[in-house]
Parts: sequence; structure tokens; C-alpha cells
Amino acid sequence: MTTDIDISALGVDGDGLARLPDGALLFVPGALPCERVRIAPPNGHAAALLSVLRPSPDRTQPPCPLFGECGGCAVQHLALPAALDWKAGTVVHALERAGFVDPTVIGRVQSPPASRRRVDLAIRRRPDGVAIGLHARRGAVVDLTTCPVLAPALFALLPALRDVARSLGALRQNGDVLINLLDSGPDLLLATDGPLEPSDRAKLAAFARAHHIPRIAWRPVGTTDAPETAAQTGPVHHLFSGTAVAPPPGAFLQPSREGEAAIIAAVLAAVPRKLVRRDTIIELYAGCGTLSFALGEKARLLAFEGQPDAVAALRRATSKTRIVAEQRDLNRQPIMARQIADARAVVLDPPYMGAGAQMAQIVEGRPERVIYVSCNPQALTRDAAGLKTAGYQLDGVTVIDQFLWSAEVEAVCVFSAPPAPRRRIR
Ligand SMILES: C[S@@+](CC[C@H](N)C(=O)[O-])C[C@H]1O[C@@H](n2cnc3c(N)ncnc32)[C@H](O)[C@@H]1O
Repeated sequence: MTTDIDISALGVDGDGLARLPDGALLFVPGALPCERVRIAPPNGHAAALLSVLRPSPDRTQPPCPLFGECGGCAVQHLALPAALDWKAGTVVHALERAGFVDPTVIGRVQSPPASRRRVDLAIRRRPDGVAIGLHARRGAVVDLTTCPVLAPALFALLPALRDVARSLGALRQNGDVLINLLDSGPDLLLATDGPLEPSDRAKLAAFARAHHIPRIAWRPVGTTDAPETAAQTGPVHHLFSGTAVAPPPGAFLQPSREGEAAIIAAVLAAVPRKLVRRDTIIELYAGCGTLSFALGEKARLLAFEGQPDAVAALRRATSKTRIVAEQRDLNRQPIMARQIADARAVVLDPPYMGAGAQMAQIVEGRPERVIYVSCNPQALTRDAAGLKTAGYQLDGVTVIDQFLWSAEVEAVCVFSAPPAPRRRIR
């Protein structure tokens, strides 16, 4: 039997939420807050949307015909300004859960459509060819025949990539490809379930030449083996705040140029004023230097990163700077409180799981300013809670939506240490 219900909120994954008479929450994918909808009989805590009886003013026509099938986007039926409100709300709640009352949102930035320059796509051999795309909500790969999210130069590669993938002996059934659109052109890290034969290399080299791809690297699918170069037609480079870096295959890159610029601007605005030459900033999880070169203009910078190839790339580019880059697994060997205490600010941009053991050392080191770049509100709650307990105040947060129409959200959170206790003068 169908039921008509009111949707009260949007959950963190983009599903509409309704409160049932017994107080339980019901998840209704595709429904939006303030809507009255007709649903199928619930299956556990979820129910399928049958029709929208009273649409939200924020409901809009999804721009992509693959929406609902492809797992890349969660909320294309929600107008972009409302999606940014929702993401800002998610970040604000994360900080409130950490104990900060009424967090101030000092900035909100949304990347435009067709701006995504980094993507990880699955490859599947099928009887009729090869599909390249994202996983559907239920697992199968949806061939990306159109995409309003990807940068046009990246999307334009896909038809030829399908053709070359189909011709590769190395692609038995499964593979994947991570594409970074660098300043030097598309940089591909291909993984396949069969070994790369000399004939495959020749095909990839011809594909690279034809499409102005400086480098294609390869490794076996499902591994984190160091990739080998399968084809190279020219040098690879990318500018971070005016400094050229040669990122390794598959390097972390902020997903959009606009998002990167917004994160850098928010981080720089939060760096303490009146830094003198001997002042030090510590940067944790530095990658290949997205933030490092901008920070290195403000103070001496100690940059730490766990991935050896990323650190090597960063180091090669730091010769004329005040940046010292070091490889360090910050989970196993965090930067200790006494070193942190000497820094004017700590900037950290941890992976999805958050800063883990490193956070306790930051709290104990009590630097004047902690600038936390978050890509996961749940991890942000955990990590920010320690700062709250230590008496830090939240100066403000900038919310950045660079994974358009998905549930992902990034934020730059600025925390200041409480004033040091006054010393008694006898
Ligand atoms: C979100 S990325 C940020 C990178 C960089 N700040 C940027 O904007 O390009 C997180 C970085 O943390 C690094 N990382 C992940 N786990 C780590 C660990 N245990 N120790 C040190 N670095 C780690 C990753 O290699 C990655 O470069």
C-alpha cells in the first residue's frame, strides 16, 4: 500500500528524510525537504519515491539523462544554490557536534558545471565493446556517454579511450583509469587485470600522440604498486601558485581549479598577520604542494606528506623557496607537540579518515592558529572536538562545493588558540 508523507530534511547522502509517527527516520531517495511525496511500502528504513505531490521550490530538472542511474551525482534534482546551502549546513552541523556553538560561515564557493579536472573511472569489457564510467548505486558501471560535471577536455578523451581500451590485450574484463587534467595535458594512470604487452604499449603510445597526452602510466588493477610508464610523449608539469611541479602518476589534485583557488585563498586569509622571517608554518598532508607554494611565500614552511612520489615531486620544485619537504607517515609517526609548539600556524589537509593520531599532538602543541582543510564532515567532527576541548575558538569556516551534485563537501576551518594563561608575578 502506498503512503503520502512530508519530507523534513535532506540526509548527508542526499536522500530525503521523513520522520515517522513512531519517531523513526525514513530515507526517501529523490525527495527534497518541504515536499509531500507518495512512497512505496518501506523496505526497512528506506522507501522508493513514487510521485511528488507538492514539489519543493528548489526542485529542478536534472541536467544529465544518466542521473539516477550513474552513481556519480546524488542531488541533480536540487537547484545548485540550494545544494550549496545543504552542504554548508552539513559542515555547520559537523562543527556543532564538535562543540562549537553557531559556527560562522565566512565564505561559500561552488565550482561551476563542467569544471572537474580529476576523475577515477571504472573500465569494463562488455560483449559490445568497453564501458568507461562511474559505478551505479548498485554496482554496475554506467558508461559515461554524457557528463555535466567533467571538464570538456577530459570528457572529450573518453570515446578514443574506449576504443584503445577495447584493443588492449591487457584488458581482460576489468580495469580503471585515473585522469588528472594537468597544465601539461591529461595525465592517465591506467590499471588493467592483465599484463601490459609490448603491442599494448605501442597502441597506448599512438593514442597518447594522437590526443596530446604527455604520459600514460600503468599498473595491475587493484594494486598500489608503483606505476610504470606505458607511454610518454613529453614532460609533465603543473603550476601551483606559479611554481612548476611534475606530479607523479595519479597524484592528488584538487578536483577543480576554482575549488583549489578557493581553498588557497581561505587558507592564506587565515594565516596569522605580522609573520617575521624566522616564523615557521607547519603543513601536514601536503601532497605535491597545492598549498605549499602559496604558504611558502608567507613564512618558512615545513611540509610533511606520506606519499614518497608526491614528496619527491614537491622537493624537486622547492630549491628556490623557503619550503622544506619531508616524507612522513603521520599516522605512524605524527609530528610531535614540541615541534608543533614552535610553529606560528599548522595547516592540515588530511585524507578522508581525518588526522587520527596527529590531532592529539596538534592539540598538545597548542599552536596559535590551526587551519584545517576538511573533505569529510564526520572526520571533521572528531578532529575539531579535540580542539574545542583544548579551548580553541572557531574563527570561521569557508564551505567549498567542488564535487558538484554529489554529497561531498570541503571546508576550510580556522581555529585560534585561547590566550596563554597569565604568569603570576611575585
Ligand atoms: C586531501 S589530500 C591533500 C593534499 C594537498 N594538501 C593538496 O591539496 O593537494 C591528503 C594527502 O594526505 C596524504 N596522506 C594520506 N595519509 C597520510 C599519512 N598517513 N601520512 C602522511 N600523509 C598522508 C595523501 O597522500 C594526500 O597527499
